[in-house]
Amino acid sequence: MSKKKLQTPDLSYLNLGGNIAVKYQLSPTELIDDALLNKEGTLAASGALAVDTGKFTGRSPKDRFIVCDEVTEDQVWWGDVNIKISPEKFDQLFYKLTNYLEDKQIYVRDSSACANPDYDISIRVITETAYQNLFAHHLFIRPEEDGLGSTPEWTIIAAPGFLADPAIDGTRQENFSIINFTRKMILIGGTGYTGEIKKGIFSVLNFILPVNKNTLSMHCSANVGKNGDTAIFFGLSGTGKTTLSADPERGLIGDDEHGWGKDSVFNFEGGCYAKCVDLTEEKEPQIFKAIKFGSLLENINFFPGTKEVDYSNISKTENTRVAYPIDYIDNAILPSIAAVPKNIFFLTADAFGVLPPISKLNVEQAMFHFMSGYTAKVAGTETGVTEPQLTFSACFGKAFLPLHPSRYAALLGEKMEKHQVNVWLVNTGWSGGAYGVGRRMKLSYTRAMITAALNGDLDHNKYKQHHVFKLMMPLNCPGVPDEILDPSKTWSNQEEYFLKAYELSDAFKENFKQFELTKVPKSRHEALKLC
Ligand SMILES: Nc1ncnc2c1ncn2[C@@H]1O[C@H](COP(=O)(O)OP(=O)(O)OP(=O)(O)O)[C@@H](O)[C@H]1O
Ligand SMILES: O=C([O-])CC(=O)C(=O)O
Ligand SMILES: [Mn+2]
Repeated sequence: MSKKKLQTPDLSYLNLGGNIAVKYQLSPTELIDDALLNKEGTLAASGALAVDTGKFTGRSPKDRFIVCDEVTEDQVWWGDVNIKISPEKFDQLFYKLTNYLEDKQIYVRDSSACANPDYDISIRVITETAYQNLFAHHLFIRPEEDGLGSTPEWTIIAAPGFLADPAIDGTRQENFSIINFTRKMILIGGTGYTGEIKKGIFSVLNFILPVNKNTLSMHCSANVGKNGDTAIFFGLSGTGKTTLSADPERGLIGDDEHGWGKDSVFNFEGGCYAKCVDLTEEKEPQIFKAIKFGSLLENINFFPGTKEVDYSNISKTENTRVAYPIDYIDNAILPSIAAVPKNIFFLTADAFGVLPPISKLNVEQAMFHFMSGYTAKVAGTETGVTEPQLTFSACFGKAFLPLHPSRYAALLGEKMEKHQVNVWLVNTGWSGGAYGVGRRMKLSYTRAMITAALNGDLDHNKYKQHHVFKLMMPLNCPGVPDEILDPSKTWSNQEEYFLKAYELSDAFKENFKQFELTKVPKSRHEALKLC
């Protein structure tokens, strides 16, 4: 079938000038050809396009701004996560950025977000490079050809080569990512890291869905069993959302960003963005097989003299990544919608090595852990983080939340009340000692624990309560040695274990003080205080 040439849409609303060369809605193959021609990257032996994203190989949360105006002023939780910038500075940067692009070639792509049509928003992604446009093709939802070209709700412009002048433009440094809810635009400059593009729209949805639709947006992955039972996996970067949601026994809904509507869980995205560090076919077969012609590898290294990727080489960054459309995973569900969840997993990569590998939470504990959002930030995804750091990131995604965390926590609380949901805390981090002494939990054990929880194998199990965290730990679990289920048993020195456990527990309590409990029913306050 010959492909008809799509007409370039009207871009006059962007004032890009008459000299701009527009490449509209190129196919992945065309984008890959262009990327090679532009010397943006090379093809790996697997056929995937491998690029370097430049100075930035992770997001830069300190350079993420929201325009403060009448739409946002009273709604947004301003501070060091949501940094204010004025509409005037935005307009000035927009003018400079469009001038910068004026005599260049740009890639324009129309797409959308939200697999559930009740929430769908149209998005135009304009990029300076072909590989960024390939990323947009993979990560956003790919539209039918008819209906293409009309002016979208949201426009993203991403130009790695454009640098802001902090003294004049009101940015912190040359790179920036700015969201304007009134003009419905995201401007990204000075960085070629593609994560900024997806997390820009995620931040937008984290505002629109709760505010306009009373719908919970979530930094989580989701999959569904053969009986239609949905599981969602919350967790910060690197805790295992992508890895654990790719399960040959379950259909994949999505790996990172979802909404929980009235009667469904739905993916915001059309693809996955997986970490590649130490990837092997044996440990992560589905992800490994998704790396083929079409996929976009970022910041990897080849074995010398070859085009074979050395996934253990992280000399450019720990945060090596691959982006691919969701249907590169065999059992992906399209459109990516499922029933409301039966099981919720909170994933944490505990670098203290003191949290149990799996424990079952009551409603108060679930709210406590959701609001706490504990993990050790693993190196790479954010610039400047080079080894695991104790992190509390509310709702497991504070960096992407324009509203106060209590808004999301209240929505989750309501949903947990309404639907019978099992909530589990899973430590995908360290065991047998803290970071540096212990080891990362074996992936095969974590998978076995999750499978057991999903299959109901932990329902009639005996549990014991953790002395410090009060979490209920199963005494046994198919496929997992009993002795690792109680983390204290994996440490050679009990005193050291409990000292560390109390240290973490104190950090939890200290962090939780920031939350006023106004949005939480009074009946839960006492129980929450005991968490
Ligand atoms: N026990 C374990 N459970 C889960 N992942 C593990 C475990 N041990 C090691 N890992 C590794 O940790 C990483 C988890 O990364 P993953 O891509 O799943 O993160 P993510 O939660 O999807 O993060 P992001 O939001 O940044 O995409 C993978 O590289 C995986 O191989
Ligand atoms: O956004 C990124 O760059 C990758 C990601 O999913 C995260 O950090 O949560
Ligand atoms: Mn993520």
